[in-house]
Amino acid sequence: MLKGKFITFEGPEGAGKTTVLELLMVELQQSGIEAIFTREPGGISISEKIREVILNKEHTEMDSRTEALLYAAARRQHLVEKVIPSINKGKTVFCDRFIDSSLAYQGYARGLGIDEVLSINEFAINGFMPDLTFYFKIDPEKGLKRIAKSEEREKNRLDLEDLSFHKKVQEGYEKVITRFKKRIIVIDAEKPIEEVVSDVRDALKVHFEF
Ligand SMILES: Nc1ncnc2c1ncn2[C@@H]1O[C@H](COP(=O)(O)OP(=O)(O)OP(=O)(O)O)[C@@H](O)[C@H]1O
Ligand SMILES: Cc1cn([C@H]2C[C@H](O)[C@@H](COP(=O)(O)O)O2)c(=O)[nH]c1=O
Repeated sequence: MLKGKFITFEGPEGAGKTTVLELLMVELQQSGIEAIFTREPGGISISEKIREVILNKEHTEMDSRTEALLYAAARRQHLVEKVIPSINKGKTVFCDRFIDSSLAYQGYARGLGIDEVLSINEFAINGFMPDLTFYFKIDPEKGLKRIAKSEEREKNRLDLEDLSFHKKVQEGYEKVITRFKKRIIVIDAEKPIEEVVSDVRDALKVHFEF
């Protein structure tokens, strides 16, 4: 049953997570499935404020551990205020990024250590992990080119990191996928958008009846 599940979308910049989630959400709501779409960092007032602090282009002095702690704090508040109450009401929550982003970006690409970042996040999530995660696989350079072309998308502090950082994020995700292979489904995000949506829809049908 798809009811009351927690499903997360992960991947590098410009992989298409938000676009696919928006298209999927319309389909699910039309089929009468009670689903909500939210994002990290953000989704509720306090966490959106933390997002603004983390992603502000002027905050170049931000220490990596501070960054990791801010993501974890935003995650905690979003979970207790929005995600868990929605799931308890039987809604399915689709979240654009979650803990795996912290493991790949802060743990691996920033060099803090995947285990260390997992440990501070364990305190934040207190055992609450996704039922299923989609990893949108794309060459990071191609993803960055997509966001450079997008007129609506303003580049944030993390987008502005150099290509070597984004390549490390991808390597970090590969380690995370190996570690959590039962939970994470890899989607080829370089395909045309309709095919990506269809691949996600098919995988959801395999895992949950709806
Ligand atoms: N499969 C696709 N093929 C071509 N362009 C795509 C595809 N998916 C998304 N795009 C385009 O790429 C851009 C980035 O997409 P989107 O914002 O959905 O990515 P994202 O994974 O949410 O990125 P970020 O995590 O950086 O916010 C948008 O302009 C979108 O229209
Ligand atoms: C949750 C989370 C996110 N990030 C990074 C990944 C992106 O660069 C930004 C979020 O922007 P988006 O347009 O919403 O994808 O934040 C991170 O480094 N660590 C995290 O835990």
